[in-house]
Amino acid sequence: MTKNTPVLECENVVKELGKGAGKVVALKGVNLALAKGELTLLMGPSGSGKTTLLSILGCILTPTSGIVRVAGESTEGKTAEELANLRRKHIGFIFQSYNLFPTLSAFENVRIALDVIGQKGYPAARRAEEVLRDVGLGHRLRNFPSNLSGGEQQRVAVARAIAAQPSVVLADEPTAALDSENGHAVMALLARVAKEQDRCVLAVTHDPRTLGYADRVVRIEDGLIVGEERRPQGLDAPEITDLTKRRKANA
Ligand SMILES: Nc1ncnc2c1ncn2[C@@H]1O[C@H](COP(=O)(O)OP(=O)(O)OP(=O)(O)O)[C@@H](O)[C@H]1O
Repeated sequence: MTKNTPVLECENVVKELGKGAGKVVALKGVNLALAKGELTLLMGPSGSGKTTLLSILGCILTPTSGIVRVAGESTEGKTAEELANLRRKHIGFIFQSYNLFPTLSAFENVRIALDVIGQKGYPAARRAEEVLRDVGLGHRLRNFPSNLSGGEQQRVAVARAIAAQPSVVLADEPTAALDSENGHAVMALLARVAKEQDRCVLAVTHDPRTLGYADRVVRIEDGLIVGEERRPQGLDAPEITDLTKRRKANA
């Protein structure tokens, strides 16, 4: 993989869902290439195929036809286990509803994600702590999800997604359950995750508050990419600076 190879891409991806009379062509030939160091938003009306595309790029669903490449590696012909390995190695996921284990602390939620990929013991514990400090939660390591705000829970979810250093982070409506301040904080964090850590971050969203953080906005309608715009961003955006300050204060 050369420096300019897209870290995540799909070519002519078609996806049929359902059967018989209920069959829907959710994606009708999607081409998309995503680079490192960028936060891309995928926006479009309800039912346009956003979640289907995110699931295909994340190797959760396989396309009916077309090609997906993760870190330069084609997913074509791979078994479910090989796809799971590709996913574990390269992709971190963030969901609207955080999906944290309610009976585990913030620290344990992150550490268990490392455990699943074979990183155990002291190095994993140290990494879990480091990444939680990095998202501004150094003072909340032992808190359970029920004792964290929605924004803090989502930041634990971001920490969990990036703990194993994936080259790609996929987020499905990451701000939908958050109030304004927390929505901004999480988007600032995702922008930083993309830029400072040279990752490809793709977020499906309906939320107009997210626009100011994006490098690129891709629009999908009725299973097809219908347009995109570039939005030059810098780490000097006020919210990002604020978050960085807060993170340092929490460390
Ligand atoms: N399991 C399924 N069987 C049949 N059709 C499905 C299935 N899942 C989704 N669809 C259809 O595929 C199309 C794309 O759905 P998808 O969930 O990807 O859209 P979306 O843009 O994420 O929508 P939303 O913003 O409402 O979450 C829709 O028409 C949806 O009804």
